[in-house]
Amino acid sequence: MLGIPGSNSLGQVRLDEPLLAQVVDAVQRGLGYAPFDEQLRAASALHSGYAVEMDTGEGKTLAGAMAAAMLALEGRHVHVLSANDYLARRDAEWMSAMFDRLGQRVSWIQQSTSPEERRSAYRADVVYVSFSELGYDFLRDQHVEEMTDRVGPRFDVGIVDEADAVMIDEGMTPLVLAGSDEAAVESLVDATALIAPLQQDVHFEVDADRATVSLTDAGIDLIENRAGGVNLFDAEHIGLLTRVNLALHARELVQRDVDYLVADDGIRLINPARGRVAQLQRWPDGLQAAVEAKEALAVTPPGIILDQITVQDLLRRYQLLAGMSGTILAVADELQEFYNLPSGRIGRHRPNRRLDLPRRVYATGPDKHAAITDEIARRHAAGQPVLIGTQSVSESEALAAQLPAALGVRVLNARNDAEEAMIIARAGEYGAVTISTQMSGRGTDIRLGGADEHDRERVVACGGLAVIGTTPYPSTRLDLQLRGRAGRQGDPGTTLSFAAFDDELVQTNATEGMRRRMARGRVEEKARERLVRQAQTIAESVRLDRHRSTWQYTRALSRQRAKVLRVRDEALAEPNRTRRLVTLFCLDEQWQGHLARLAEIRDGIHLRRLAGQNPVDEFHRIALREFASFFTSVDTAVRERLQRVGDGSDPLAELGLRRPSATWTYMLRDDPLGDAAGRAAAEIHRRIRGVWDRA
Ligand SMILES: Nc1ncnc2c1ncn2[C@@H]1O[C@H](COP(=O)(O)OP(=O)(O)OP(=O)(O)O)[C@@H](O)[C@H]1O
Repeated sequence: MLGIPGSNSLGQVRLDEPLLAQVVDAVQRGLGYAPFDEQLRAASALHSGYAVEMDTGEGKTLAGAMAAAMLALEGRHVHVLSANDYLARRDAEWMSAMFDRLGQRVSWIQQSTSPEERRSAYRADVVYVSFSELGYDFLRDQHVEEMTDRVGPRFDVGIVDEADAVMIDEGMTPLVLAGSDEAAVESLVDATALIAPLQQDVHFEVDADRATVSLTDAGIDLIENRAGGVNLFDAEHIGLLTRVNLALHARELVQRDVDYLVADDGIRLINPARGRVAQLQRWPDGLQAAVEAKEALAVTPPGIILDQITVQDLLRRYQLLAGMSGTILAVADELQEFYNLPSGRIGRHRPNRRLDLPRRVYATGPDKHAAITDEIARRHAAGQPVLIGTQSVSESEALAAQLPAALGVRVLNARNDAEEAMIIARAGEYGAVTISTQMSGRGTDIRLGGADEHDRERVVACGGLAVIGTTPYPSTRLDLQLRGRAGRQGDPGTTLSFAAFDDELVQTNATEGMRRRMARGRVEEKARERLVRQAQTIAESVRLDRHRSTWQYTRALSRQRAKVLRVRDEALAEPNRTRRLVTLFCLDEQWQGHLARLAEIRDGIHLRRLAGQNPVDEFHRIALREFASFFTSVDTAVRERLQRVGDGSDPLAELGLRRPSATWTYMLRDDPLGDAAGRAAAEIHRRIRGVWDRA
């Protein structure tokens, strides 16, 4: 039994001595060192299906690999879900020395891995793959026309690295598989030109949460005049109204270098939870095109959603789920609620020598920035390496521009995982100043005195790494993750964090009462910290509320998908090719239509609240009703089409049907269009702030 003081529930976990002994032997022979006791406990807890909290640098990579090896010895098939492609490959290669000794095959998958290589990789005993690659493989597998085209990930055991980021921060962002529909190409360039003279607070208003933008009467008049005296609300101009709204949303609410980068003549989305470029992803339809038009780039055709799946839905397919991260306990309740995953903490191998200084809260941004630059310069002058965590790429770049060139500042700009890993690995060098967003370069060890620790003594004498958080993150857990980069494995280190009343987090989440106190000025130090903490707590409740509601909405869909997939699998096994292709086409077509209808219904559903109905119940009722005739409609379409088709080699072409010419994938933002769902979210926000004000 594991007797871990202060741990959550890990006391229940058994150490399977004979199994561990085999793996420990393979570690020693393969890697040349012995696992620490803490790693044995962590591996055992993962093997038993726990989410395990272990501080940064305590050796989670090895603990996860040992758990995978134990499970593979028992005949299980394991996926280790890495935070990104770079880490998937690095960890698989690093740990292969251990797996080899056990006669186990380990593989990894990256975005560039071909379908044949994926098929082979998924047959290994242990597969290292990022969550999104796995999700897209699953989605693409549901759309093949031949059984042999599947790459076939098997959902037996999933061990999730950075579990809180994947399961909680991204837990409500569905992965989407989309196809382009050339027929629907519609330029947003005109709408972008039409809105050029529009001014905020005269022609349009942006709400306090910056979730929605809406035209005023004056704005509508101006657009109607510029469009040649049309009525925007006539049925024939409703498309123009939509495009105008999209163009305005793209201009006012979607920010370059915060939400996206422009690179290689295209838009690269920044994943909001990670502050990183999201590969091969785009915003839903119109918004992508609107942002492209705003940046005067070539506008790509909008797409249709072929399928989508949430993180929860996908992870719940595993027979056994486990996870690890430096920050788990703060989300223990959510992991239990959404994933049935119990959590616990494993203590440090060596005592913590890190010094966490209290947060410094300033009345204004400029005061805060002056204090931050002073602090960086002072510590740099003393030779102490400094790592600064910002909110966004643009903040990183702005801060770097303010600092004297002599500091030799290195900026991680969310463009490339491998490059970032190289930069961050050097963040512990004597006098280094490194600026990064919160998630950038995570998973890479910061050793004092450089990657090879050649200068360790000198850096230890300066107090080790100093980590500075420039702005509070939307949860204390994210602040903790940043701090965790200092003081690894008993190293000395210091963390400092800053905030200002005009920080976006504080402004967005402040209640009326808080605003009044801040406006009065002269708030004493303790009270300032309380205000920031309160804003963070409110942001956390809002996120939890949204997570819960997203989960409730997607449940109906996930049950329906399971039914459709069963039928699709049967159709895929059909030997008669014409019947198979037509049936698959009709099933997929019906499913896409169903998804689109439900999305529309969901967008409007919050209005039911006004009619005194519970929107989630109402949504489920409608979803069931819409689905009732699903298979009958498919049957009818199949029968009708089979009657019309001959026995040529390409039945779909004969019927004038075409599968999407290209597919791509993206993660759906929570409320990307500031649409009805966004307004509903804003409502939740207001409600929660109200509760706080009354409390
Ligand atoms: N048992 C061990 N003996 C010696 N060194 C070890 C042991 N286990 C891990 N290490 C070393 O500790 C370092 C940190 O390991 P690792 O990167 O797995 O930490 P981590 O917990 O994943 O950190 P992060 O939270 O940054 O991802 C690595 O350089 C690794 O080689």
